Amino acid sequence: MTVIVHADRAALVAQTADRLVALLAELVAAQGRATIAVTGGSVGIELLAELADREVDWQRVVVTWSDERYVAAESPDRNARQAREALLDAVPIPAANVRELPADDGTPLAEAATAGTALLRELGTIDLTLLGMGPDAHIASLFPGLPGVHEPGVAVIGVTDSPKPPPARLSFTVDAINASDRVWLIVAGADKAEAVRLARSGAAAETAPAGTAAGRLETIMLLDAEAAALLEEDGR
Ligand SMILES: O=C(O)[C@H](O)[C@@H](O)[C@H](O)[C@H](O)COP(=O)(O)O
Repeated sequence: MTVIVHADRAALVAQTADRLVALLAELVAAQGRATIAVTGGSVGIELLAELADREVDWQRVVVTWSDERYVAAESPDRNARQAREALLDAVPIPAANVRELPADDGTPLAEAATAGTALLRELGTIDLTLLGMGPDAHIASLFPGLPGVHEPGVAVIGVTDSPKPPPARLSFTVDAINASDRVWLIVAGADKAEAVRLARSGAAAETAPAGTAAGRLETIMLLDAEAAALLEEDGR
């Protein structure tokens, strides 16, 4: 895992947006399209907002989510709604290219998770999975001690007791995250410093799910200086 430290949160968001714009251009030029899984959380949404006025060939970008809150489609808690308000409604991305994980329409969570797994299978290779990280070293909706951190053979799981509200969620499993070509964790704030240290320490997946993230081609932890504060220079 490569660690890149930025001066502050604003620099982290702006420079990660630059990095993402460059990757999207590279992928579109090389393979005609780019498939990315975006994330929720404050930093994840700030990153999306930062992309709104950048030069991206949105016609060739497919967007899905590495996790989603299992609430009604119009709920302000939906990562997809927040992403549409921050970015997707402002750019010419075809509606068919925006592939949301299921919203709660009364379908049991387990069935929604199965549909999420089918969506992921249909999308094929995810070129980049973006992740935030909680102060407990959770990624997506994979929380320490909860089942599903390692759910073999399943791409999307249902989570019913998320300690981060709302409690019901859909999430990529570790296997699904690590089937992505690239995984970028974007983490800011002093409250994340201990989780960053733990994730970099080789702690078990059940203790620090963030430490298990490993893209097939690339894994980068993108930090601001506050989140990196407990890393030894050589741990970066
Ligand atoms: O749906 C979610 O809540 C997110 O996917 C979650 O994994 C988030 O990325 C982290 O909790 C970090 O959130 P912050 O960036 O707001 O700290």
